[in-house]
Amino acid sequence: MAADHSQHEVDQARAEAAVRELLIAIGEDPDRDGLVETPARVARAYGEFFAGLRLDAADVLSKTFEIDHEEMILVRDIEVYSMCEHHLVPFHGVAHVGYIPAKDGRVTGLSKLARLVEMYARRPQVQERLTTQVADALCTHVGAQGVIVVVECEHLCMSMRGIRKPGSRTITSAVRGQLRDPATRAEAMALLLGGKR
Ligand SMILES: Nc1nc2c(ncn2[C@@H]2O[C@H](COP(=O)(O)OP(=O)(O)OP(=O)(O)O)[C@@H](O)[C@H]2O)c(=O)[nH]1
Ligand SMILES: [Zn+2]
Repeated sequence: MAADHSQHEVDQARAEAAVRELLIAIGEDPDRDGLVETPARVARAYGEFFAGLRLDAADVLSKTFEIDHEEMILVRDIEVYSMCEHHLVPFHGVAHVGYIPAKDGRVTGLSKLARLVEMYARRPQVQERLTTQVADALCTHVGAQGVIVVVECEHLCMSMRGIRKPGSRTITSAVRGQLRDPATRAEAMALLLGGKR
């Protein structure tokens, strides 16, 4: 069963105790000078890395504006820092988010697209889920008639350990509604890649 994180702040004391145990497990001395404050620092950092567990898409997207725009809106190169849920090491890169507003022409603020990416990135994640969650939230909470989300990241679990292939990038996409139409999708991809390649 999925944990309910909605009311749950990071348990600092528990996180600190766990980090102390990890340091002992790797053969370190958690009481040596340089490490004395490390459990508390890591616990605070984890609070930041996973702050998205305590946020909700409905809140991020609660405000819309009536600007009567029914064409595509696309924000490109939103920086992504997330944590792979398999190894708890980072994956990072960029997200591109585009949508066609609801029929009534109401739009969300541009920054909210980046906030949405940030909210889902700051959770234990896999890149595929991050991508689909952003797309689905825009359909559900903004009533978008079409959505395209492309995420391109390097996973440190593939770079600094395991298969050790630094520089390899994983690209995932989620396409919804009118953007499934080949012509509209091609227009979105052209805007999205915007002369970069
Ligand atoms: N689909 C998907 N896989 C991911 C993501 N992040 C990491 N992984 C993969 O998760 C898999 C976990 O595989 P396991 O065999 O259980 O773990 P492992 O022995 O540490 O695997 P290796 O990384 O191959 O050494 C690895 O293939 C990772 O590359 C992601 O965002 N999406
Ligand atoms: Zn991983």
